Amino acid sequence: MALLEVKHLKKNYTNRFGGNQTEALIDVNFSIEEGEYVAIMGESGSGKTTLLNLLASFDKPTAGDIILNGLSFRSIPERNLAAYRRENLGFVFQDFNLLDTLSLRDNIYLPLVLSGEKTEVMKRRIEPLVKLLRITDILDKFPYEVSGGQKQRAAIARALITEPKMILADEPTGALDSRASDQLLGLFEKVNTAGQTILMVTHSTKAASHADRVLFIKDGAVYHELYRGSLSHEEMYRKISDTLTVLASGGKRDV
Ligand SMILES: Nc1ncnc2c1ncn2[C@@H]1O[C@H](COP(=O)(O)OP(=O)(O)OP(=O)(O)O)[C@@H](O)[C@H]1O
Repeated sequence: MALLEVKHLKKNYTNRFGGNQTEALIDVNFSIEEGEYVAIMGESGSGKTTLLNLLASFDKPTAGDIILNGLSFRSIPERNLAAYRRENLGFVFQDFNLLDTLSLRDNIYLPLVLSGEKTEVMKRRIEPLVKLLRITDILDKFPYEVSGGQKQRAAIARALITEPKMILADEPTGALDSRASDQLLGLFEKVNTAGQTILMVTHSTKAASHADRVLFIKDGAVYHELYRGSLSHEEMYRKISDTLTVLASGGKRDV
């Protein structure tokens, strides 16, 4: 059974007077197996953020269904959605989304505090994570006292500490310089190799070249997908660039 199934997903936005519909997603279908590392690419306005917001259950689809870990989002009562999201998904955003009034340690603990976890569990979970992410020595600092790369690593620790079924990452390298981006991509690979499923939306060909599979969205649907197979990062990079060129020139499906 796939970990995530997206079936005939459709999202229309209407303006506040009920007219002028934008068809952001028309018919999106794909599934993700446990342990996969998938990147989603597409031109600006192709519907990537819309898709991510639906997967995160921040917004509701116009039609279609999302099934995570065997459970349809439709079947989860509104009041249980936040808890379901916290238990199953970890989020990594471009702008880190850390709270400036909390130390990195407390930022990382936050989702467990919200779900009422015991202090011993929090302490036990944070240790190996911050060691892996190399932020053990700066846990008492505040977000404004550390670098962008360190903030992003703390955000990854916060996403992983709940032991989520899936990480949803929105442009995770977007605010990082190239060295910090490389480090983040190395870390994503490491946690993925350890079994963590990752779904990452990105504009960066380099970031996408690290994934096992890349889905390309165009005109509100999945237009094409590329599998890494045994390709190196460089070979995958070239294939993605070629696909993006065809996409930008309005080329045909299944390049
Ligand atoms: N809240 C909204 N109300 C109306 N239209 C919207 C809304 N959010 C997005 N759209 C429209 O839906 C389409 C898809 O937007 P979306 O933000 O999902 O694209 P994207 O691929 O994430 O773009 P980018 O790469 O620039 O972030 C666009 O035409 C956009 O203008």
